[in-house]
Amino acid sequence: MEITAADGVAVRVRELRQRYGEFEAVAGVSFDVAHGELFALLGTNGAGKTTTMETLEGHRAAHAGEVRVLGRDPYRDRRDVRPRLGIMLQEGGFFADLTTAETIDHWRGFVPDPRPRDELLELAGLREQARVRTRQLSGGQKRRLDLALALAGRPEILFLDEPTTGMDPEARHATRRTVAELVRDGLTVLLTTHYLEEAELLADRLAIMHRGRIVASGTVAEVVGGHGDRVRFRVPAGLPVADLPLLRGVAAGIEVDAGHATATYTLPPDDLQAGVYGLLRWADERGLTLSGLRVDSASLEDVFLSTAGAPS
Ligand SMILES: Nc1ncnc2c1ncn2[C@@H]1O[C@H](COP(=O)(O)OP(=O)(O)OP(=O)(O)O)[C@@H](O)[C@H]1O
Repeated sequence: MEITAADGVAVRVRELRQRYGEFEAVAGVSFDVAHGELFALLGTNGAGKTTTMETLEGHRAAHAGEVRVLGRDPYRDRRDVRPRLGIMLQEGGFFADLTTAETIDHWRGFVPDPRPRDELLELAGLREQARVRTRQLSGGQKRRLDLALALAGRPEILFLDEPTTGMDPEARHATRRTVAELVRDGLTVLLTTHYLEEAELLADRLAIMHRGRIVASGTVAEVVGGHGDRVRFRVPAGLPVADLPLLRGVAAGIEVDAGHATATYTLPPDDLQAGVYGLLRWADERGLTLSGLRVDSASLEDVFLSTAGAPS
């Protein structure tokens, strides 16, 4: 029987809770992932990303809430769901004496209708390492072999838990390109990463987790756009900080670096133009020059630091 998600949603998570003893590692998380979408889970260490991914992979039952993967309960129905998933393990235990090609062939023996070995070597960028024993592969190459194995069974959903950690910049770049191509070809991907630029580059949508909860979610543009724009300039010499204006009701934050004070305002979305106009008029009326004046959108890093990275 062909199993399909009824509503075009590949993954549905509603109010998921997971506990380890008394500790609630996931405290009511909800999100959907559409077919063909790359969804990234970001967050601080211990935020609950891996626990969420493992629940979706069918390793553990939800303590509370609902989880659906390809329309099914991934824990109860794991025998039906699991063959349709590709899971890139954090540390695949390879047989040290098998070559890369032999390892792929060995794995292909476990899955029905596997991808051809050469295609997997190509996808993982390991053609030149086909005859190298796995114990001689570098850390980054081992991770790419993990990726090849995850793709062997032509999965409908690929789970990538920090896939590029430990890779050099070139391997990281190549892996991201491979993942982007797979998504372009229709694969659904769930990704966790500590590299914000990786999420910015690859994710159709993302969620930032902190202490078991989602604290921001949406497309990169939505997450960043909702965070406001920043206006910065050097505080003119001799001007008391207390004399700086309020812009659209927002007071300046002051940072001092190498003896220079910089004023930063984070203005609500849609208030930027009026805020900058007010600032320039204020400076003009006083004959002040605003050196180093810069206007930027918030970056994903700004949002991350202010939502998930805030000291407790
Ligand atoms: N088997 C376990 N027993 C007890 N506590 C656990 C267990 N696994 C995870 N935890 C705790 O649950 C919390 C969430 O862990 P999880 O691995 O899901 O976070 P994460 O967001 O993936 O973190 P990281 O970015 O560090 O990989 C952490 O505080 C962790 O210490």
